[in-house]
Amino acid sequence: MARFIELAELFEELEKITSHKEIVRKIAEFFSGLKGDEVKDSAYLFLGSTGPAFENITLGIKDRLAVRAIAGAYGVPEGEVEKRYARTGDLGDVAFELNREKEAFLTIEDVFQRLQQIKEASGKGSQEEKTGLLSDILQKATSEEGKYIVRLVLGRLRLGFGDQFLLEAFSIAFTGDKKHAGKIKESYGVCTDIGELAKTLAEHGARATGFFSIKPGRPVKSMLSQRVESFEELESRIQGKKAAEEKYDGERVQIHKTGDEIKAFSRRLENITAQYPDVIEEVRRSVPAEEIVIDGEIVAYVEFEKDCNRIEEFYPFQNLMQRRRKYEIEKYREKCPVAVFFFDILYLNGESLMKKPYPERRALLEMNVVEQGIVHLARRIVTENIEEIEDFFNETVEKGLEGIVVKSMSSKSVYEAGKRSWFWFKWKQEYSEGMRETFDLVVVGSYYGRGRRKGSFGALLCAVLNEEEQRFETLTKVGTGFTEADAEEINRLLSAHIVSEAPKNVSIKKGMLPDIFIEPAVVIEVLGSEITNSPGHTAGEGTEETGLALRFPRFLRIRYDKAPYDAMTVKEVRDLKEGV
Ligand SMILES: Nc1ncnc2c1ncn2[C@@H]1O[C@H](COP(=O)(O)OP(=O)(O)OP(=O)(O)O)[C@@H](O)[C@H]1O
Repeated sequence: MARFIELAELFEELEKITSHKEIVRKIAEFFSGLKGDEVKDSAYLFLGSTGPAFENITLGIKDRLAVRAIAGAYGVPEGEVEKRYARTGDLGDVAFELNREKEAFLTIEDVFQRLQQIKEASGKGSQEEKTGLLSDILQKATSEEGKYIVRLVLGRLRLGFGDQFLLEAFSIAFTGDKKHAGKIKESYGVCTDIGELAKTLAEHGARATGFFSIKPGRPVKSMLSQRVESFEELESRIQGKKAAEEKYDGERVQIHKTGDEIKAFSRRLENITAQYPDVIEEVRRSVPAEEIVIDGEIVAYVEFEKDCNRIEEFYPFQNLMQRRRKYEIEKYREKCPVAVFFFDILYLNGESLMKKPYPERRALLEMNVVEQGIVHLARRIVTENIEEIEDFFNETVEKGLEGIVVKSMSSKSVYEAGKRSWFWFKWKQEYSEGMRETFDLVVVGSYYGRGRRKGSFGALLCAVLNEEEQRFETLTKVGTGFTEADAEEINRLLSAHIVSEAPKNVSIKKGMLPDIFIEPAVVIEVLGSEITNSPGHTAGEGTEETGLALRFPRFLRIRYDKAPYDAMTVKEVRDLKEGV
């Protein structure tokens, strides 16, 4: 049985290492020594979690309870813990300081099970129970162990790397060769439970990459689209017959139905069932299949009759974000009515449909979804004629939609989970009008505001993802376009991610250092006009190339639906600059 101290010491070591290769090698070495459930549990722990993203993984311990637990464990007043917390800014470090020397004996299983117990304590008296459970394990833990137990409990492990490093390490640990990393990453698109993925790979080696299949209750990563610059390009990308579908600007949703149970998952794989009771009720009426997984978009939408005409109105994405709440769901259900437009089917009664071509999937979708109430199918035309697609696009934009998604009808057009696929192309109004580009960027720092903006941020330092290095590199400073409400919401979101120095996976030039460092967590959409070379930023910087910078950026909206690793990549910025 592996001891937890080995994991804690490795975490400590990894915090100091910056080399991608070295981090992966160390993780691989660790996983090769694990057996049975330890593999699964450690995979979650490395991502600072106790289970897959699509399950409820919050432990329900905030700072206040952790302070109480630490004080109880080490027999000091809560005021003392708070004083030290104010100085170090990290309750894990406080636990480390207050602990006394002891022998390490906890196993990974001991700690994992205790975290589960903390998570599961619910109802009356659960706060005391959670505090007691944490306090008790801290008493048994060594200083290093205590530090990481506290960080794990608070969801602040912050090792400075994401799941991609772990997948690369699995390739070395479980198949003996890094060459299977690509296949493992593909498998992760289908089996999004990292623990289950790790365990299966540990048991079966490289062969396991052929084992994974979609199953109801476990969301797959969404298939994404490429963009085209012109209708001519569209013609060359998809020859012959193609389908043009309306592109709805809302929240991506994957609905999983097994018997009476219906769950909705977001593009980030979070369970969003509770936010959309209206969608769930309508799906129950309109989708009779026993077991089914369908993919679509929820939009803020109303439909009504006027002078015997059916009028439909689509509202901007921002309206829909009012539905992102834990409380007052019924009130906002009235305030912000929605509809769902389904465009794909991935699973039906025991059979995965992901390898079937799109025309077959669409036919099955039509057979299994009854359009009624707020349940719709994505409207589309199927044609070989590019002028017809142009007309369809114009009608779509006229209706207030942002554009179309053109889909291949070829026999190879499978559902590619987690990929920006060459079977789907988006064409938006803003491209056709030569409007400026939009960029989804990760906030990595903020600068103090002055004058009217005093007390808030003056500008945000934003970065793109360097995919090879899995590192965030700065591209621009965004200081305009924020309403007061935007600024307030951004301050609220960022406050949970303030760190004392630049995280290891963020690269910032000395002259660009922000007043406050933010760990990569919040993605914003920014309108920008020109990409230039700039020695001030690190995006795409190499030994021979200067960094890239985005000029005249303007904030558009928060991308709640995107995780930092879904942000725009350096390559995408470079392609835009070079007009590829
Ligand atoms: N008919 C449709 N078919 C496929 N995707 C659609 C459709 N209508 C709306 N969408 C949405 O459009 C997105 C496709 O755009 P893309 O994959 O580039 O995502 P993105 O990076 O979020 O870009 P965007 O900012 O354009 O939404 C899908 O993720 C989906 O949520």
